Amino acid sequence: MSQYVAFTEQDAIRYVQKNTTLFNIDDSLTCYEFGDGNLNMVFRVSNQAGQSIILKQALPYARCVGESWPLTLDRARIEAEALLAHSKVSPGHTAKVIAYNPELALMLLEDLGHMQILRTAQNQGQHFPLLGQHMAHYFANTAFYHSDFYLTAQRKKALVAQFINPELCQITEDLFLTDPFVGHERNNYPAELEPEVSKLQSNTSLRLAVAKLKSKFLSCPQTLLHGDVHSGSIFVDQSQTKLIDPEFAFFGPIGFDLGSFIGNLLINYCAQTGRMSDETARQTMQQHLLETLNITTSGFVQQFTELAAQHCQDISFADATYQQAFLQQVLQDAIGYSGCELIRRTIGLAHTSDIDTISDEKARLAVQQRTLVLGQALILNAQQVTTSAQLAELLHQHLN
Ligand SMILES: Nc1ncnc2c1ncn2[C@@H]1O[C@H](COP(=O)(O)OP(=O)(O)O)[C@@H](O)[C@H]1O
Ligand SMILES: CSC[C@H]1O[C@H](OP(=O)(O)O)[C@H](O)[C@@H]1O
Repeated sequence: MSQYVAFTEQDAIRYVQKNTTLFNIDDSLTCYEFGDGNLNMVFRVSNQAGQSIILKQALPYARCVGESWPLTLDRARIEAEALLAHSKVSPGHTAKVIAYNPELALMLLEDLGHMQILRTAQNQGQHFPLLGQHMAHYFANTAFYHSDFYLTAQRKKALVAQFINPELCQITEDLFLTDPFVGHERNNYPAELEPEVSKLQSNTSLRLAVAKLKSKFLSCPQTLLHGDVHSGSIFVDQSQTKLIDPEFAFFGPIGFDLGSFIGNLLINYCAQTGRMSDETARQTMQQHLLETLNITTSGFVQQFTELAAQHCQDISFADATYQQAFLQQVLQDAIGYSGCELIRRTIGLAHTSDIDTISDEKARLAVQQRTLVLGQALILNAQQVTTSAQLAELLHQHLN
């Protein structure tokens, strides 16, 4: 990485001028940095005609903390290569990578500024009727085509090696699967939540279930995951859904991505109670979120089942009964991980604006209490669920 230098806006302009054909030589280019994520720099370079391109660059540390939290630059290569791999099997559902440069830890991406970040849109109460269908396609295809059902053992191991991502995985192992359940100084929650947090952390059944989920995250390379499917990593409009930001990609348990997404839908569901004062609009939004969740989960199971029936390459995994049992376990894992996402976004280091921007303190606290109860119920009951209809029933019991 000797060539690496953290870019200024002028560097970004020079790089784009030299390395793309998007702009004419005499175009006057402008640039601004507008990254709002936890880790990286994101520049938008535009010409006077309004054409633009995104340059995303990793810093040698986590942006949200600073130089005291060093972080591998290799995450930029992983992110670009995961976007490319996923775009091959779920075309149209990832941001297009125009170029990437591992030495400079940067990539050039299509500008999706005409779309909206899902979290922002959901916080405003917007509906996206095709979201569930698109996410189901993305989850089923990215999971199936990078799994042992499809890849030869040799090819799969080569890909596992290509996507070894220990530093970013450790962030998830710590922030998602450890700190909230055992206590850590990085955790971040209001003092009023202390009774709920200490009850949660002393629940041995919960800790056991989370230990199993963490063990699976550490040691179950089932497929090439995005690794961080939260609603800040999804661009949407009424006709399209595109994922960004898979810098946490690695080979892990299939249920992790689906579970992260389900968790984010449920965070928004709970948050709407503190956000929307119009009860009819709130109920309509919450119903839409549950429909999206159902369409995603049932669509994922159905499409993975069809892919496995038609394209399974390994005779040992060709049996439909085996495939059904495998998918049941994936669904149970997803439910467990969704519960962890609800809990870690409430009391862990990294929160979400769905909850944190609720201005009324009492309403915010009530939402936080609800996400903690729901998260625990999902983790503790995951093993009882065998179909997406049963997941809908479990949610019905705990949300009403
Ligand atoms: N391809 C893109 N087009 C338009 N905006 C983008 C694009 N990629 C990222 N962004 C903007 O940059 C922000 C941060 O990007 P993200 O990839 O989430 O960064 P980080 O890795 O730091 O979390 C996004 O919330 C979005 O506003
Ligand atoms: C210190 S990283 C915290 C948190 O941030 C990541 O998300 P993003 O890069 O999209 O902001 C990831 O969810 C990590 O757990």
